[in-house]
Amino acid sequence: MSILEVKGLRKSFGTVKAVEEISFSVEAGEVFTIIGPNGAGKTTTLEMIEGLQTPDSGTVTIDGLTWAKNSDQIKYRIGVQPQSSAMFELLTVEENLDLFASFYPRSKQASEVLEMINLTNHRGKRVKSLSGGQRQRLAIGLAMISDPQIIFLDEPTTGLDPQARRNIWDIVLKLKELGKTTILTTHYMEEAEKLSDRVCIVDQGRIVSLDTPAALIDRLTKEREVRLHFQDGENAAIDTEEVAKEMSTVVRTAREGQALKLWSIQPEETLYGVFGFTKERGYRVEQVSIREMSLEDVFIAFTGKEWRD
Ligand SMILES: Nc1ncnc2c1ncn2[C@@H]1O[C@H](COP(=O)(O)OP(=O)(O)OP(=O)(O)O)[C@@H](O)[C@H]1O
Repeated sequence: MSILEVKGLRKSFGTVKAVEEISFSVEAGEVFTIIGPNGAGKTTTLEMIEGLQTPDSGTVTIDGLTWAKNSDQIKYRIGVQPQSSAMFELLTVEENLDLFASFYPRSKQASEVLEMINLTNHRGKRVKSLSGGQRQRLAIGLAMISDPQIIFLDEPTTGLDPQARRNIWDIVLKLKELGKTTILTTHYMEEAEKLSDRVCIVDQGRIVSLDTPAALIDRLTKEREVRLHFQDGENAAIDTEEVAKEMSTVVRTAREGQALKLWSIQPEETLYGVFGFTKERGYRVEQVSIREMSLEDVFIAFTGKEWRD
């Protein structure tokens, strides 16, 4: 049985449809990542699962339990990384952990969590004097103090420098080793690719794609992006795009000024065809390149939006 099942979730705020139709299930021990552009509905989805928002319709089942019937039992099974404003600034790292531990009948030892989040040496520091990365590690520590089965991390690495980000990745990997389930949202594609068992791409309140990072990339790896830059002005690119659109090997095209991008399932064939045409017309191509696909391309292909870091 899945540890988390989400079926037909919907939520509107006035006329804004934040979540239109979200359904997925997560197996125990998975790192499941939700990515999507600004305002896609990631936080609203997470908050409905966490019991912080009531869905307009749809169901959330956690370890076979529902918020309506078993809210107390669910609370002991999940850990939610608090916003940093929920921490006690004047208390030390360890005092914050002890205080959060006291909210639960059963919890981990603060020393064990300090070790996991690599803050043992800073246990006596007041929260207000922590760096951004240390603060985020403490937030994750607070989410895991009750030893929950599922941990929710909403953009835990946003705004952190690369090293601090990697320190958070280490914690997520340790949680996985312990058999915990992690539901993550992120703005960093590299992070989604490295950490996740499965990635769910959300756009405008709906899932546009859900699979393992490798499978998502694989779906597009048959395609390559062929870039051409013309010397003879925009018309050469416009004419070539028209011809390329009719080629059976070309999946999509995009043009900006003299630059033309073609997504092809057989780049060589496409180039033969393109060069046949440009030679006949006497158009000069000054740059040609063929690019491999990444998870970022998958995102753009499914949402039609450029990725922002
Ligand atoms: N409490 C609220 N009242 C009104 N509108 C809201 C509320 N919460 C979210 N929204 C709107 O719902 C949509 C989805 O928001 P949500 O925060 O879930 O997106 P997100 O994917 O988490 O975005 P981001 O990456 O910017 O955090 C947005 O248009 C947002 O403005």
